[in-house]
Amino acid sequence: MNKKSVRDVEVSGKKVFVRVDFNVPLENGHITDDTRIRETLPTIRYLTERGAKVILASHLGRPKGQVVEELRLTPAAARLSELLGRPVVKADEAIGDAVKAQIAKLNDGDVLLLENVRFYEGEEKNDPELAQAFAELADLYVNDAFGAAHRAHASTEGIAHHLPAVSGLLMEKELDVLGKALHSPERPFTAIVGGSKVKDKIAVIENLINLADNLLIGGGLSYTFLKAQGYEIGKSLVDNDKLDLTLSFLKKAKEKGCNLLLPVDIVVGDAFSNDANTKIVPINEIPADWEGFDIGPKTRELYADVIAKSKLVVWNGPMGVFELDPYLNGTKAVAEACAGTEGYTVIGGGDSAAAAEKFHLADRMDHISTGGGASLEFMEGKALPGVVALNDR
Ligand SMILES: Nc1ncnc2c1ncn2[C@@H]1O[C@H](COP(=O)(O)OP(=O)(O)O)[C@@H](O)[C@H]1O
Ligand SMILES: O=C(OP(=O)(O)O)[C@H](O)COP(=O)(O)O
Repeated sequence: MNKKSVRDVEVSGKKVFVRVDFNVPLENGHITDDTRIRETLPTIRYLTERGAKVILASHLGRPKGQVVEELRLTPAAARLSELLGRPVVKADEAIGDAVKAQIAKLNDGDVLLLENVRFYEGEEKNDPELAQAFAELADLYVNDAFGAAHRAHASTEGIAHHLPAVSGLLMEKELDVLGKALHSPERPFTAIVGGSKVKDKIAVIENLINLADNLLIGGGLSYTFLKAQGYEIGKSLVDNDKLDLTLSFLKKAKEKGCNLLLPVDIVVGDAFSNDANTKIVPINEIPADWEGFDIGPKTRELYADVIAKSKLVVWNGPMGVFELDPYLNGTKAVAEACAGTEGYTVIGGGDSAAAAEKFHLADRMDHISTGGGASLEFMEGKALPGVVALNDR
């Protein structure tokens, strides 16, 4: 990576503002998945062990510039303290004199967590005054919030213009792994794209056609490809204004030598529910009054075979409605194939990461990104504002 990391700068005795992504799922005030907190421990420990005063900042949810009591970061501070085995001071604000006074009391190696930065209107607007107010709290800025790196906000981008700005260890790891996949992939390189809508995945499909040897398409977005080729898709999800676009993807894949595979059979159902009637049909026999909810067994085998022979696999988006029992087998088969392949497997966050967890296969993947939207934008080939703003090496 051509951006400086926390390893490239002196941190001892410094006040370090570390932007993390503690946007974790909460139920009744309890954190149901602390992965994002655990993944920042290497950076926090790196800093505390070297005698830095660590000032953590994060958003949680989308409070839209208002104080929302349920979106305070208090549970995250408690969880972090347990994980670190040391106290974490929790501030009730993210800027201002009271916070400055709390920071002044920190000893070298202490950790403080600021309040939710999205309680301030200026955060999402990338207000320079708010960025300046954050910068006044510290001597150095470290961005470890890969999950929010696609946002140009005051604490992810603006602040980097006011302080020396470097990446944290999680950010560095994410960019290294995803960057290697996109810039110097081991081949055969297989990309798997699923999920619900073509419109959300246009840019990533376009970019991956240029890069991957195999592109496996599944999930709700397959039906737009199938309809464009003239198949009856019944009541399946479709983006009717993207039919020509999907045909152009097929053409482009042929030109580029990318082996773009579509489902050959489908699990259709009569309802979006756990007790739906289902049947398996080849793609030319989808009944007009049924809906496609998953890839079928032949497709599972075909895709698993390609994955098994790959040196690098990047997966974004489920193969079917894996949240429902009748429609989870396609996603499960792809997750199992990813877990079993000798190749290096990268899961692009979001629902694919949730699926890997659901099937207890997460620890058999090589890298599960902490960013859904961020990893998608990265795979689309877009520059991430939170990374661009960091100091060059
Ligand atoms: N055939 C399908 N019909 C309708 N919805 C689908 C189908 N296949 C997958 N989905 C849904 O797509 C959703 C995930 O889509 P998306 O957000 O694009 O994925 P990701 O978060 O991995 O990028 C899942 O909730 C899943 O139920
Ligand atoms: O959870 C996040 O996004 P993700 O679910 O796409 O990974 C990030 O914390 C970004 O949050 P945002 O989409 O409210 O800016």
